[in-house]
Amino acid sequence: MDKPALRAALRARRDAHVLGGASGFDIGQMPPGLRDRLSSSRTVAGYVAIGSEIDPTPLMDAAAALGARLALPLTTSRKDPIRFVEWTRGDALVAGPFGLLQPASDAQAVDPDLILTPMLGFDRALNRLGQGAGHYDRAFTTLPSATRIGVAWSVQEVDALAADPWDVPLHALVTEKEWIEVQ
Ligand SMILES: Nc1nc2c(c(=O)[nH]1)N(C=O)[C@@H](CNc1ccc(C(=O)N[C@@H](CCC(=O)O)C(=O)O)cc1)CN2
Ligand SMILES: Nc1ncnc2c1ncn2[C@@H]1O[C@H](COP(=O)(O)OP(=O)(O)OP(=O)(O)O)[C@@H](O)[C@H]1O
Repeated sequence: MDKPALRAALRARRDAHVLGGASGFDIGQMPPGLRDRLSSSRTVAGYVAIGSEIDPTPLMDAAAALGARLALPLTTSRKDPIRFVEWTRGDALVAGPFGLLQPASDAQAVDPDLILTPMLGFDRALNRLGQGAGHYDRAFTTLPSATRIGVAWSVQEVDALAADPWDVPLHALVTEKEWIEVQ
């Protein structure tokens, strides 16, 4: 299957999972590896879920409770890179492109040291499939020392994703059911 067809299939699978009443992150069951990563980070970037994406709010709240400053991505267009800005729970969000909600464009820029990365698909080798704009691949190249943690529903798993030369692998990923980390 080519990438566009795979994206469509994975969006459909995710929609069905949510319509079926899936429950999201249970922070009472935080994987120790994730807790360690969050507690050693000064600035943790999350995202505001759109459509049937899994909501990372419990992870972001946990990061803030562990002392991290929070950040969110700011998107302007498919071709322009995303940038990260500071955000505190309760700060206003405004409508952006692709149906996104995001901080205002004059928010303070920050370099996250951990990036919770939304994924459409993943495999157990920690390859990731995103929206296809290359936004996160480009951000990872710009912020090479940031820890890259993928976030998705368990049903977004595929057997194997063919990695393109520009794909930057994750350090770990988390679903509502599982934490998978490089050994
Ligand atoms: N919640 C969230 N925020 C995010 C991303 C994301 O995947 N999810 N991004 C990830 O890079 C960046 C925004 N980039 C995006 C690039 C393309 C599309 C896009 O093509 N959207 C489809 C429908 C998406 C869907 O239903 O899942 C569209 O508009 O047709 C969306 C976001 C930064 N913020
Ligand atoms: N570091 C980079 N610099 C410039 N362009 C890049 C970079 N990384 C990826 N791209 C471009 O982004 C486009 C989309 O890549 P790809 O299909 O792998 O996105 P994706 O896996 O959906 O990931 P993402 O979540 O990053 O969008 C490709 O055309 C690629 O050339």
